Amino acid sequence: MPSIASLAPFPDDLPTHSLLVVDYALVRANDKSELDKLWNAATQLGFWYLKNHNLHDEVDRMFDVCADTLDLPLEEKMPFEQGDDGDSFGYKARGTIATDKFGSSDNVEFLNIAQDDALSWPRITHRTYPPLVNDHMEDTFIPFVRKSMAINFTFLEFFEKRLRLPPGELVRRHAVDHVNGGEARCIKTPPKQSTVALGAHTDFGSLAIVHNRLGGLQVMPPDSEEWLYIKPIRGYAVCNIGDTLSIFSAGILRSNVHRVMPPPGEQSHFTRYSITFFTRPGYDVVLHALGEHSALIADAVAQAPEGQYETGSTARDWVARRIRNLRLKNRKGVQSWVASMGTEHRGVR
Ligand SMILES: O=C(O)CCC(=O)C(=O)O
Ligand SMILES: [Fe+2]
Repeated sequence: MPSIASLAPFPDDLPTHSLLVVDYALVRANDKSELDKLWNAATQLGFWYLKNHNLHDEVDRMFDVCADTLDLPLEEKMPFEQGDDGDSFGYKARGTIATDKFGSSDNVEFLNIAQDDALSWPRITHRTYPPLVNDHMEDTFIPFVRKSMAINFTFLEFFEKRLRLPPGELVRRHAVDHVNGGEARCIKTPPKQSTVALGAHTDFGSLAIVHNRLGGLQVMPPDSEEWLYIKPIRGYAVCNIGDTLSIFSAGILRSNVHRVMPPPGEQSHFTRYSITFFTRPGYDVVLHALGEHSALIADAVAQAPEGQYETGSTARDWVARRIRNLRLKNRKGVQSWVASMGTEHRGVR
């Protein structure tokens, strides 16, 4: 993989969206104005830059091991393909999922390593992975997963307080001793592409921490039709809220739509790798707004259309159904795209 220094810079003439910069060290220190900033970011756009996250070594190792693994010949990766049944963990081959309602195919391959499999290693909780992943479970995946989890649990504890939920009410829905959908993801986009890499989506789970060296990630801000790049900044991660946190909080925490385009300008000559960590609820957690535990959330429910935050689904079924509907092999027209967005129970945004 080329060194970071040899990559082309992000073009300076493109429309970007500035994000609030949250300092993780200040969040840990309970700094009031930093926590206010985090709350504003999480409720307004649902995206923020995170600095001082202290994940640099772990992320560098992830970039190296993930590039080596995704650069393997296809026949060495295909035995680990996630398939069409809605499984998230394992390898996702290029061109297997839709990027829009017309069924255009994606441009990326990725590898999802379950948080549960990293934590129970060498015992398998969900599935097996390519030998190269196994070889680096201890020096790369486990430290990355553990440190990323610590960050997301700090956020969950804070959101729990600000949402005026009883202590533990949000955290226990993501408890590590329950089988859950949390995962580390490495994405690879080949150079010189012109079509959408990963289509417009909101994240299925609760929280994501994304690490990028090349551009491509874009958000569509609320009340806008325009896609804006999120410029990668060296040493900064990009954090965002996903659908399950939005549902638990009756939309107070915002799960914003985003997509991945091929890297822009001179950066398009390079292969794009990105590393993400997703925190998702326990498989058996029923997804609904926690209005019975918080007057703040109950108020938000009262203002929303009837049933908007009642999915009637467990986290396991919710994620599986959305992934199944994304897979091109399962596609049954536009309704598959709508179902993959997770919005069919509350109307498409
Ligand atoms: O690669 C990126 O920058 C973001 C990926 C993403 O949005 C996702 O995997 O859900
Ligand atoms: Fe995403």
